[in-house]
Amino acid sequence: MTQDQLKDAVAAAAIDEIKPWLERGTVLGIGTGSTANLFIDRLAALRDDFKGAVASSEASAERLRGHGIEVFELNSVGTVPFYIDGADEVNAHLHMIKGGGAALTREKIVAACAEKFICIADASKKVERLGEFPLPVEVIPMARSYVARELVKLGADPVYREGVVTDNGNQILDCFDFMIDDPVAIEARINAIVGVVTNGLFAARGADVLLLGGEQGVERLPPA
Ligand SMILES: O=C(CO)[C@H](O)[C@H](O)COP(=O)(O)O
Repeated sequence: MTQDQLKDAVAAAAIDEIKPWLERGTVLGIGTGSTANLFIDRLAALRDDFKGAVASSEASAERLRGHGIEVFELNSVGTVPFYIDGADEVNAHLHMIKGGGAALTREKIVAACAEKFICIADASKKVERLGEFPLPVEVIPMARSYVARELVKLGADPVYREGVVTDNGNQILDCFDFMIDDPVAIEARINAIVGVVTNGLFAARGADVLLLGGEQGVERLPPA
């Protein structure tokens, strides 16, 4: 199977996971990226069974609207029962690195307001230790050099993602060569640097369910 087929298999599994819980008033939290896009495309068939969605990026909001799914402001919704999103890396504790698509801050905000975070990923995303994928850090533009120097002190090799402006008007530093042994501690340590908006470690609030697509089918962690 191709990686896209594995991504579509987990998108389908996520639909099966949430479908029994959908009600007319349900507003879902929706992530960003190619796996989330496949989920959005499948969600379109159910659009009359729930109220709408909160999106973690302008791109996902546009795709949802394109399918006739109403998009709500998070402030008007409060909490969402499910947040469904992909990941760049995920470990056995369901800690993740996210933000390859530069949407990490809004993803973290919507995830924080979700009762259940369902991570959907193909098997290539599962790792023993987080950090081979460069960890994204969203920074206020005027703080970029300062934050980069502080990240070097933590052992990372930060590289400015040139030309990328986040939906919040900020910039991204990608931390290369950063092997992360204690994701909860590193997440908090980076977030404490002045000028950091947030970083792509989702460890303090990891996923609750991982749907992982491999050649043998979709594995659910924890098992149902
Ligand atoms: O965090 C993200 C975007 O900011 C994505 O979830 C992550 O990059 C995975 O993307 P894809 O589903 O395309 O592999």
